[in-house]
Amino acid sequence: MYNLRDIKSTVQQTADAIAAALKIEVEIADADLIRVAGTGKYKSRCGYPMDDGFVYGHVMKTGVPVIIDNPGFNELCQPCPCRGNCLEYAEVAIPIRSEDQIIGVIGLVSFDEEQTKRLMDNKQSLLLFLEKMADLLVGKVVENQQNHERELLTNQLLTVLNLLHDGILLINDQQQVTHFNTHAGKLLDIDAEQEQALYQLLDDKKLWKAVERGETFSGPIQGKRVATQLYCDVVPITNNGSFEGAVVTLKDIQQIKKLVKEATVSEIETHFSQIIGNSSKMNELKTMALRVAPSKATLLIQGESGTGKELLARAIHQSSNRKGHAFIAINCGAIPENLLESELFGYEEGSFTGARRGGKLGKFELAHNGTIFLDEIGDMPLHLQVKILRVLQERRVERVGSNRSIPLDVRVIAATHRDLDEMVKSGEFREDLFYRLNVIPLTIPPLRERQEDIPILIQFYLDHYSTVTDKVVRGITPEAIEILTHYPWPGNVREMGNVIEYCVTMVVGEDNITPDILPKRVKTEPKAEIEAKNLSLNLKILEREAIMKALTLVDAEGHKDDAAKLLGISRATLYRKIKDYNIGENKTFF
Ligand SMILES: Nc1ncnc2c1ncn2[C@@H]1O[C@H](COP(=O)(O)OP(=O)(O)OP(=O)(O)O)[C@@H](O)[C@H]1O
Repeated sequence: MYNLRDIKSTVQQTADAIAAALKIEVEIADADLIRVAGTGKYKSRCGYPMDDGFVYGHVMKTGVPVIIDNPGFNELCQPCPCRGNCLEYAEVAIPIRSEDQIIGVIGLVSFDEEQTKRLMDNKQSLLLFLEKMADLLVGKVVENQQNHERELLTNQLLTVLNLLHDGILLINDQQQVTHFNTHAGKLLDIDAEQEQALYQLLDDKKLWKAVERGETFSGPIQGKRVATQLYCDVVPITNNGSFEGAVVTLKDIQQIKKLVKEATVSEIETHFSQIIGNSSKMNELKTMALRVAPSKATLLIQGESGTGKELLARAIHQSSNRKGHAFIAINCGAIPENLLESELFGYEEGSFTGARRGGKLGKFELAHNGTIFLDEIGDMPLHLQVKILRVLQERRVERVGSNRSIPLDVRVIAATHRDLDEMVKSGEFREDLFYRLNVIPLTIPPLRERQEDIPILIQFYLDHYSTVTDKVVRGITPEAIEILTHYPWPGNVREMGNVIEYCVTMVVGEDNITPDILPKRVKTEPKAEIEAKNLSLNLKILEREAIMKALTLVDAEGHKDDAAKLLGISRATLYRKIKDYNIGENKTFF
């Protein structure tokens, strides 16, 4: 609703102009019958409600002009408390109308015979004149409101611009910067007092040309006053086909790189040098892993819990050309079955009750261009194994609740501590997926099978926890190392880390770690475990002998299928075991 009070001084000027032209007093009221402007007797009574505004009230209500030539006797004067004492001789009042709203009244009032004559003799032309004056006021009040709205919008837009993390420059058709936000000010060191031309701030001819021609532009550029590498986008602004300026967006390239890295790359960067161990088995494994790292091949890492499967997967990712992209790890065994599917593949908005607005990206999509590490793949339910297989075959993913398939470039590294070969036989794991995953198998031997790595791992963790806890530990005695070397380490390297952390915490002063400081379980390995260990050693010997026997029986290269059948294991397992047991290919075994 327009309000005449907002343009009070214009209303007063209009009243003065009418009064001067007609030599009749004027008063102008707003929609609340507050006198906004007045001349003569009324000049001092502006800003107050009109107590005697019965005629104006009527005009406001009906929207019809009123002419009163007999004040006090007209029926509109009946309720007026001043009736009988009215000083006015005659009155003309017309509504001020803006479209379908009446926003006020203009009144002409005569206080003597002469004024009354002028008023009554020219009634019709005066009414016409007042209508024009009313239109003028409406135009002014509308313009005032529009200015106010424009100002508000400008303030809102400037506030939004200043909240943005990009630098924004608004350029006119003369290549002058008409506005810039706070961030652009910082990036370009703009002098707010001085008018700036674009070429004074940014050093790139192609950019200037694009702005001049009203073309789009995107690319890296250099700021002129600050040595910041910027990424710039230009969007031209046209009006009815003619170029009126441009919006230039600026991003700090260093900042973009940082954000991309933060958003996509895990902060843990692992290199092969961080995989501690010099045993022949570990060296062999690392050589193999380094060789396959640059390829696109799917990998399956097998090994007991805590042997460093994830560490190896991260090192492989870091040594591949995917290293600038995401490494996304998901533990398939740790996520409830009903959530695992949407975690892996994402979902569309509204695909199930409780689905987030806007849907959700799955881990596969997050790993685009990078690596996905499917830990504990052996715990993957069968129905999801089918979906994983499809992703591996088609290199596309479909979100839950969508039939749009999204192309993907993801390297898959799966890991498990379970015997997938056995699981395939028992029907718990799909054979086709097993073969897909097992293209290049990598097996991390348990710690007890590479005892020569134990002392260096002990030293590694001693250094690590001394630094972390800020404690000086002199060393570890040979007796303590001996005990740790013969402990079977069911939790492997992870467990060793915990044991050394415990020892560093327990050691008093700057002393050595001695056997008495070691945790009890390490010193008193239960008999059963020792027996089990020996039994497993014996079983391994038996297994090696059985494999050699089977190979001798079939006794020809290329007939390993027959040997595998004889042994009741898959061909893949046979190959792995031949490698594990270091069985020569062309030897006669007996
Ligand atoms: N060779 C190694 N050198 C240094 N640290 C290692 C080594 N192997 C494992 N670790 C450390 O041991 C811990 C367990 O490693 P990781 O999580 O990679 O094992 P995992 O085999 O994936 O375990 P799980 O099967 O339980 O998921 C980590 O802190 C890792 O840094």
